[in-house]
Amino acid sequence: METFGERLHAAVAERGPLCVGIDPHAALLSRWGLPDDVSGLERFARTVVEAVADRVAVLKPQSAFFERFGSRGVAVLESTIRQSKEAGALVLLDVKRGDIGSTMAAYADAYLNPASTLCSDAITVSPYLGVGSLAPAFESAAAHGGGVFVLALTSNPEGPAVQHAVGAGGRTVAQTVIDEISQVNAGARPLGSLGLVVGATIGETGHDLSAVNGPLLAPGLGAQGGTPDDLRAVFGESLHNVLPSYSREVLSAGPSIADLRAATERVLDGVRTALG
Ligand SMILES: O=c1ccn([C@@H]2O[C@H](COP(=O)(O)O)[C@@H](O)[C@H]2O)c(=O)[nH]1
Repeated sequence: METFGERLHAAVAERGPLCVGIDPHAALLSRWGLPDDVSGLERFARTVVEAVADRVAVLKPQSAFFERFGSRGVAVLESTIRQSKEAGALVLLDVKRGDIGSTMAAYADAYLNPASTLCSDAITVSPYLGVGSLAPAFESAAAHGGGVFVLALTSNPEGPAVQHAVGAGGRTVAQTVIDEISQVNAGARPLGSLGLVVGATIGETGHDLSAVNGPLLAPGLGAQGGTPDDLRAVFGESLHNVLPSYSREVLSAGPSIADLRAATERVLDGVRTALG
């Protein structure tokens, strides 16, 4: 069985280092001339998939924007995941789960077990109940060839108050997360299946990402103010493992398929230049 790290490495080599987020904000539905209901959600997600799923390495549906429509929204999420995979994109479900023991195992079953209709190639998780509490997700990912992206240094301005806090050993909370994930990924080739989320907006923070040996998802580009030129300061020598992620910057070009594709090309050109 191919690991997520292997599949991601191959997808980026073939399609380029880009993740496009599917974030059906109410404001975007309105901008696209769609109603803020399940039919608008369905049309929006289907259009994004049709426009870019056959050309980007990774699509990242934001679960919250589907869940807000209840079970019918989750049904649209299921179709979006399936259609994205059929078109050849890897699906990173941005669901930011985090819990303990059997509850975390149930989340892992929901999102990483192929028996589930929500099964994705990878998910995002929050480590703030302790990285060890995420073990069921890591085990499920290993068993099924999936990936897990752990929040480390997030793109929002509230993040540093928690993530830069220094613990008893003199390391920041974020560095502890980074180091624990690095240990699990050690030795994996070409890339480990555990990734980290590190925002493109955070600047140079002094955190050491050099041993991660896994993908570094970089949200915060475009609408949140981050630019491809910011990536070098944030990631330094780890630039080669960065997976830049754009949502609104691309989505606001819709609903025209041609315009969505052009926006995707434009941001991909920008990040290719920055990543070298
Ligand atoms: O630190 C983080 C972690 C996740 N996100 C998510 O990424 C997208 C960003 O959307 P944009 O429209 O490109 O700003 C969104 O789904 C966030 O929940 C993040 O922004 N920062």
